[in-house]
Amino acid sequence: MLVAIEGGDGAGKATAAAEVAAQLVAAGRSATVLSFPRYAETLGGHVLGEYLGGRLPHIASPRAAAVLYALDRMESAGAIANAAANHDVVVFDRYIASNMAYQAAQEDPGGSDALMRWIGRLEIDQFGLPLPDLNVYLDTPADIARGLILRKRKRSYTDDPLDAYEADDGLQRRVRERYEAMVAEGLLGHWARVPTVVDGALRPPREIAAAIVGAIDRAA
Ligand SMILES: Nc1ncnc2c1ncn2[C@@H]1O[C@H](COP(=O)(O)OP(=O)(O)OP(=O)(O)O)[C@@H](O)[C@H]1O
Ligand SMILES: Cc1cn([C@H]2C[C@H](O)[C@@H](COP(=O)(O)O)O2)c(=O)[nH]c1=O
Repeated sequence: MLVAIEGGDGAGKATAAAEVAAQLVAAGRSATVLSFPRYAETLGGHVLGEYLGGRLPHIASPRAAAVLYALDRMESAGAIANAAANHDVVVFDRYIASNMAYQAAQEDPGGSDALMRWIGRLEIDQFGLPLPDLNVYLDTPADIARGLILRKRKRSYTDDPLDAYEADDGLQRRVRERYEAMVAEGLLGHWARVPTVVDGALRPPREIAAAIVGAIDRAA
C-alpha cells in the first residue's frame, strides 16, 4: 500500500510518518518512509532546497514550481518502486497532493482547480507516478503548526527558522483551503482526515499514528 501523509507546514507529517511505520513494524508488517522533496537524493530536490533556502530567485510561476517538485518525484520513481517491492506499506511524508495544494494556493483563485488537475495529469499520466492508495490529511490549526515549525531541528537546506513558504501566513491559510477542497472532492483517490488537536491540546504522536493505522486498515 502507498500511503501519503499530507498537510500544511509543521502539521506533524514527518513525526506521524515515522510513528506509523514503527507501529506497523511492531505489528509484524514491513513499512518504510519516503519524504518529498528528496533534497539530498535528486537534482530536482537539490534545486528546490536552494529555492526554499532563498538562494535562488522566486520561481516565475506555480506551474514552473510544480514541474520541479514533480521532477523530484520522477527522479525517485526507482526508489518508490523499490520501496513498494520490499515493504507491505510505503509511507510518503508529502506526495502529489502537496504539489496540488501549494501551487494552487499561489495561483489566481479562478485557475486553482484547473492547476490541481493539470498537476495530477503531469505527475500520474505523463510521469507515470503511482496514485496513493490512501491520502491522509493531518488537520493541524495554523497557530499550533507555526509553533511546531519553530520546534524543528535545523534543516539541511536553510539556516533560517522559517523557509520561504513557512514564513507566508496567507499562503499557509490558502494551502489548508486547498487540502480541504481535495478531501471534499476525493481528488487523487481516497482521503482520511486526522485531527491532531483535540479540545485545544496536541495529541501525542502515538495516538495520531494509531488513528492513521486504523485508516490504513480500513482502506486495505
Ligand atoms: N503530535 C506531536 N506532539 C508533539 N510534538 C510534535 C508532534 N508532532 C510533531 N511534533 C514536533 O513538531 C516539530 C515539527 O514536526 P514535523 O517535522 O513532524 O512536521 P512536518 O509537518 O513534517 O513539518 P514540515 O512540513 O514543515 O517539514 C518537530 O520538532 C516534532 O518533534
Ligand atoms: C513535496 C512538495 C512540497 N511542496 C512544498 C511544501 C513545503 O512548503 C516545501 C518543502 O516541504 P518540507 O516538508 O518543508 O520539506 O515544499 C510543494 O509545493 N510541492 C510538493 O510536491
